[in-house]
This record gives sequence, structure tokens and C-alpha cells, in this order.
Amino acid sequence: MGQKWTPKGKHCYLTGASQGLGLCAALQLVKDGANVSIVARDQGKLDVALKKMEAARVSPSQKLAAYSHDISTAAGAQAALEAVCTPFAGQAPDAVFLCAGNARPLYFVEAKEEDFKSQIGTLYFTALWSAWAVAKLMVCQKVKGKIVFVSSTLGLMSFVGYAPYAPMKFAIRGLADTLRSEFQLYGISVHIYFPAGMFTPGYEEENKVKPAITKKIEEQDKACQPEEAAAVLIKGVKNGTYSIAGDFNTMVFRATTQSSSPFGNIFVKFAFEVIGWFGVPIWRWGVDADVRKYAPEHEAYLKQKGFFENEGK
Ligand SMILES: NC(=O)C1=CN([C@@H]2O[C@H](COP(=O)(O)OP(=O)(O)OC[C@H]3O[C@@H](n4cnc5c(N)ncnc54)[C@H](OP(=O)(O)O)[C@@H]3O)[C@@H](O)[C@H]2O)C=CC1
Ligand SMILES: CCCCCCCCCCCCCCCC(=O)[C@@H](N)CO
Repeated sequence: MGQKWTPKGKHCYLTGASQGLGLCAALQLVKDGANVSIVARDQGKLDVALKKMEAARVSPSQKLAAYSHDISTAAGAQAALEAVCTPFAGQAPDAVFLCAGNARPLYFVEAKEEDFKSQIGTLYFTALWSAWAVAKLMVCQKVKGKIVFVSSTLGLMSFVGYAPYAPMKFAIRGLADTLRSEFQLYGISVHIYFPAGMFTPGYEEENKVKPAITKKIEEQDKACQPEEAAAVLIKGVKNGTYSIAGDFNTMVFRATTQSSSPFGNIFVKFAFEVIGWFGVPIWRWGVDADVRKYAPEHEAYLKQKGFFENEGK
């Protein structure tokens, strides 16, 4: 409390940082003078990312590294953490940013078993297993570090198309709320970030499969550049903010779904809550009407895809 956290000279570990939000956050931490380790799967993208980090370094003594691991399993997350800690003599990182994730927006009845499983893996398990491995190491070594989760506006509300995705972002919030409480036992601080849309490579990918009605609803959310989103995230962590959000809509949904987590200034929270009491139902009436109006077009779409002949299989 009071004093700001400074990344300079600290070891920051970011998952999912070969592109998008994670890479932008990594670059900002490099510019702040931190030692930065990143993990993702694709080696080619990691090589490019590491070059960008090297170009951003502010001191020759900064340790910058990139490792390829699939962290959607407990063993993968453990192996990644061990690799990341090796240049630091096995010492736990000072701050961990859990940015790995991707989105596969699909209609629930059209999604395959693998679609759900893969979203559980890339969204929830990447966060859970890394947080678990890191926390155990921090507790053993008495490192009073930081663990930063990345949820989404869709961790506070949801709508058509996000059945494989939003529940995982809600789950991350449940985990972060629990650990914020529990890790006071060790002096480890927990943060959670709720970004709205960001123009990242992942966003472009998800838009290739995103249902038209989902796209239409999302038009009301102006996506931002990931650099901007990363700046909001890092500022929140530096300030010691538990629940971090950078845009109006997210702040409204957060204020109306606060649960037991800390909310910062009570007057600000109250103002957003009042806006939400009226704004959210009005928004929902409009969206629900759009969804119902879309039903005939959706039925035609399912028919054209042969959904009915295959009995949904
Ligand atoms: N973009 C947006 O509009 C929004 C995004 N978010 C969330 O923010 C986070 C970052 O999103 P964004 O930057 O758009 O995502 P991107 O898809 O652009 O980048 C995701 C990163 O995660 C890595 N990754 C994915 N799965 C794994 C895995 N199993 N093991 C290791 N690394 C993995 C990817 O690399 P590789 O595939 O090579 O492993 C990549 O580096 C995600 O959690 C996302 O859900 C939240 C709200 C909005
Ligand atoms: C008063 C209330 C007004 C409300 C207007 C709300 C508009 C809808 C907001 C939807 C935003 C979704 C962003 C998250 C995207 C995401 O996480 C995925 N795309 C993953 O990458």
C-alpha cells in the first residue's frame, strides 16, 4: 500500500507473450528495466518477440529470454517455470503475468467436444497450472511476489457465441478472488485484468470463426491497441490495484457484479453501479431483441450446414 511497485531489476515472467497483449506488456517491462522471460509454444514467433525485446532493452545487464512450452498441462507449466528460473539460480520470479489464451467463439450446439476441451486448456489450465507452480515456489522461497491473471470483459458478462470461452474467464476470476484472499498468508499479491477487445493476432484469428450475431453485438465495444491495454495492465499492477480495467463498459459490468472482491474508490464504484442499474438492462433489451430477430437467419444457417440431417452430431 502507498508505495508503488517498480519493475526495474525485477524478474518478470509472462506467459503467452510471443504476441498480442503479453508481448506488449513484456516490451513495456523491458523498457522499465526489468529482467523479462516469456513463454509460448511457437518457436518462430518467440524468436521474433525476443528480437523486439532485445531492441527495447535499456541496460546490457538485463536478462531477456524466451522459451517454448505448452503450459496447458501441469507438467508443461512446471517445465516452463523451471526453464525460466534457471538463469536466476532457481529463484522464483518477482512477478508473473498469465496472458496465455485464445478465443474460439462458436454456437454451443455446433461446437465439438474438442472445442470446449481446448478452450479449458488454453484459457483456464494455462493460468491455473502456472499460478500453482509459481505459488508453491514463491511460498517455499518466501518470495513476496505478484501473480497477475488475465480475464476479460467476458469474465463479468456474456452473450451468444461465447459458451466455450466466457465460462473460462469467469473461472479465472473465481481463482483470482480465492487466491487474493489466501495469498495474504504469504505476502503474495494477486491481480486480475479485465480487458475489452484488443486488436491482436489472436483477435484476428477469432474473428474468422466468430458468429455474425456475436460480431454485431461486439460492435458496441471499440477494440483498442494492445499497447494501450498493456499500459493499463502494468499501471494497475504498479499501483497495487487488485481488479484492473481500462474501459467504461467493463467498469460498468464490473461494478454491477462486484461479488466479494475489492473495488477501489467506493464513490467511483457507486457511480458505475448506478449507470449499470439502468444501462445494463437497456443494453440487454436491445441485444436480446437482436438475437431473437436473428433466429430465422440462424436456422437457415444451420440448415445450410446440414446440422438437422446429422442430428447435431
Ligand atoms: N484480444 C482480445 O480482444 C481480448 C483478449 N483477452 C485475453 O487476453 C489474453 C491475450 O490475448 P491476445 O493477446 O489477444 O492473444 P493472442 O492469441 O494474440 O496471443 C496469445 C498468446 O498465448 C500463447 N499461448 C496460447 N496457448 C498457449 C499454451 N497452451 N501454452 C503456451 N502459450 C500459449 C500464444 O502463443 P502460441 O500459440 O505460440 O503458444 C500467444 O503468445 C488472452 O488470455 C485473451 O483471452 C481478453 C479480452 C479481449
Ligand atoms: C452500459 C452498458 C453498455 C454496454 C455495451 C457493451 C458492449 C459489449 C461488450 C462486449 C465486449 C467483449 C470484449 C471482450 C472480448 C474477448 O474477450 C474476446 N474477443 C476474446 O479475445
